[in-house]
Amino acid sequence: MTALNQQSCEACRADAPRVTDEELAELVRMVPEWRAIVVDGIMQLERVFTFKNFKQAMAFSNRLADLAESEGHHPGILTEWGKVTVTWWSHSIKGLHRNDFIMAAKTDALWANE
Ligand SMILES: C[C@H](O)[C@H](O)[C@H]1CNC2=NC(N)=NC(=O)C2=N1
Repeated sequence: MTALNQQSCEACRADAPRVTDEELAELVRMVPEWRAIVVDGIMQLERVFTFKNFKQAMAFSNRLADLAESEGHHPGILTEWGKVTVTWWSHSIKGLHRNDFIMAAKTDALWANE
């Protein structure tokens, strides 16, 4: 199967399916650095990235913003000194779609190319 980070987000409509429990179990194994959390009843993927200072954290956040714009799928980004907390979920379906796992894998690739 093509690596997750090589795949593109498909249009995520409001009626698109959330991942099933079975798919979830398979997909979480493909992005092991991410943890599934539930915020206000919505399942999300979260990973904290660390940096040497605020400027590097901000630069990563901006590169992630460009990636999100190019894919049409947008994360939660909390930029702090030396730290960026990224969360992925699909607003339209109030949960996790395959797109979120693709974007998590692409975020990992972005980080690896820092
Ligand atoms: C109209 C536009 O395509 C939608 O609002 C997109 C934009 N980015 C998005 N990002 C995320 N994470 N979830 C969405 O449902 C979503 N919808």
